[in-house]
Amino acid sequence: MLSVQMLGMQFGGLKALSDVTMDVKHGEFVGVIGPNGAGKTTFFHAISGVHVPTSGKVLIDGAELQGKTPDAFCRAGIARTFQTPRIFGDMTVLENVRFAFLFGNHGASEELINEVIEETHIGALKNEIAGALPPARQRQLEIAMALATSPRLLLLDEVAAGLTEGEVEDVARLISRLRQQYGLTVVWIEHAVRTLMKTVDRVAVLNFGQLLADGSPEQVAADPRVISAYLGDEVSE
Ligand SMILES: Nc1ncnc2c1ncn2[C@@H]1O[C@H](COP(=O)(O)OP(=O)(O)OP(=O)(O)O)[C@@H](O)[C@H]1O
Repeated sequence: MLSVQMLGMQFGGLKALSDVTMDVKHGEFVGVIGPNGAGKTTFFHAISGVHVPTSGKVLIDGAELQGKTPDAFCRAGIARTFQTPRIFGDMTVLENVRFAFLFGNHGASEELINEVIEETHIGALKNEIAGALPPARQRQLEIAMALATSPRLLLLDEVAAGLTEGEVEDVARLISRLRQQYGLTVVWIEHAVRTLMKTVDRVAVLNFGQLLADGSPEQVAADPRVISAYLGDEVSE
């Protein structure tokens, strides 16, 4: 469904992405890992319309989207979360999800809004002010807001950052269940490598803006280039 071809992103003299080529099939669950500054978030920015890539193509079901605005990516069925949750801190959980439905151009039916809130396990918090929620709940809210746009492809940027080990496992289970339930294709950037590796079908490794490896979690974990560039010193979750 997603085809990224020779994607490049340059910031002045810095090549944040160089010739990244990757295909993601319908229904696949792909993890993206790599050291700090490897270009993971830039990759998401370039495949969700936040950045216009310097070179290369981004296709969804064969349609070229590079250079289009974020709402065009949204209409094509792509939703994403951000490293720092982009929720409206002074609005309630319910109001945030209602807003996300409107952004996705779907009528804000209270039934659907409530379904998404329940499915992301924040039903009991729906009248709470979002900015006052603990980090794990804010992550769940951001996932709910992404789901509210009725995506086919969900891009998750470090939704487990700052969470406890138990919460990281919970969020991984939540994503897996939502993926099944809504028939989603998911690409998940995460530093919590151990959890990610046992959750996804496939892992792509970025290093210095290049795709260093792309394969099953077992293949990637055993790849000497990945071990030396990243996994060797990446033991924390
Ligand atoms: N808007 C920008 N302008 C200039 N340089 C940028 C910009 N965005 C990212 N960079 C640089 O591009 C490189 C890749 O950054 P990016 O945030 O994509 O890495 P990352 O793999 O997501 O890192 P982390 O794991 O720390 O989040 C870094 O050197 C970063 O400083």
